[in-house]
Amino acid sequence: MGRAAAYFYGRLFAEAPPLRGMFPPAMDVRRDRLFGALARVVWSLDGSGSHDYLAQLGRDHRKYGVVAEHYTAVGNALLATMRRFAADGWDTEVEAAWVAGYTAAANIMIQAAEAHAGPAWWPAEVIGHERRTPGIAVLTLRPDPPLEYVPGQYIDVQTPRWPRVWRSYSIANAPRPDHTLRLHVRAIGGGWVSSALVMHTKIGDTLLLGPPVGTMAPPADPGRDLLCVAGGTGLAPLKAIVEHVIGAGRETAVHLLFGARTSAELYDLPDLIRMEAAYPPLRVLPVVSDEPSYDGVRGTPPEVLGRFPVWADQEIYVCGPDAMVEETVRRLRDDGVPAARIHRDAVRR
Ligand SMILES: NC(=O)C1=CN([C@@H]2O[C@H](COP(=O)(O)OP(=O)(O)OC[C@H]3O[C@@H](n4cnc5c(N)ncnc54)[C@H](O)[C@@H]3O)[C@@H](O)[C@H]2O)C=CC1
Repeated sequence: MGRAAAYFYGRLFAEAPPLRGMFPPAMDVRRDRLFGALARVVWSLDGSGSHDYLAQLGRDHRKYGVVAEHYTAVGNALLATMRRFAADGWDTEVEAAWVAGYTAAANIMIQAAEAHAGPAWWPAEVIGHERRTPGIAVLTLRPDPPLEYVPGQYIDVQTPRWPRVWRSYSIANAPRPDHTLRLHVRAIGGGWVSSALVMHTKIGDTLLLGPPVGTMAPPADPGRDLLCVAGGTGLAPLKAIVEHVIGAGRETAVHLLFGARTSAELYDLPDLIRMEAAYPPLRVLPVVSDEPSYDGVRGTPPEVLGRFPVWADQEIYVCGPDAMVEETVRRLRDDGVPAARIHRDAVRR
């Protein structure tokens, strides 16, 4: 992957030098991200359910300044890379099929981008910045023009400190009349953009936001109760969904399990307790996994979930570290919860 990606970018910038300006000065930051997305495009050319993904990718790439001609340069560089790194099975027939598939995929992306009338990106003023722990901040942003989204979706964010580097964060609130958005950001281990957002961003700064993406959305069946299982800052999209459900005014019962490693990391608990007080059908259960002296419920979210009777009737949302999400979903499935009632985001980062 490393050598193939380096070869691909070498070819791409040789063929179309102006494209170099669309990438971060330090290429390793985004290199594997774009190459990973392209790899997914290439392997999804069997047409199975890839149309929506490609259309979204095309719309999303407008924020990089991508236009139709660039797809030819990318296609040529990818083809050269495939020829060089593919195993023995690569021949003229495979190549012809691949070119046809890439052209079809590029056309979907180009058409989706051209058909999309909204902005490619939004400037957003930072109007709130709360350091909840040394490594976690909650930012409040005001995009102008307003950015419309579905609770549960996420956006790419760029800070002036790292031009052309985008990182994804979930929007942590349901749409508000004043169009402000909240982000929950953890700096530690989170890379350059997260560190800049937590440590070096102030009220009055301007960030750039990409279009909202992601498939997580509030329940289609408003009659069902809700179970949300959040790990760390994975709370963000679930809080947006809970706010939306509360706002719908149907008195839906909601259980929100909020897991952290230590009690100090329960960074949004005061706010969740306020929500609980204002909306009695909401039950917030904080759980802590790595602090033996904690006198509340201890364990990881999937462990704690296993201590309850089966969650047979709820619509279930899970978000957090990948391993936590996998383990939670596995346990729920083992308990007989149908896959269709378990929601997690399919495409991320
Ligand atoms: N900031 C955001 O907007 C969003 C973040 N995320 C993801 O959520 C995650 C949050 O990470 P942190 O806050 O650093 O979480 P963390 O590492 O502090 O852990 C949070 C919770 O997950 C549990 N956990 C961790 N590893 C586990 C495992 N292997 N098995 C079972 N439970 C486990 C912990 O016990 C704790 O309860 C990140 O992976 C992030 O990518 C997802 C969506 C949105």
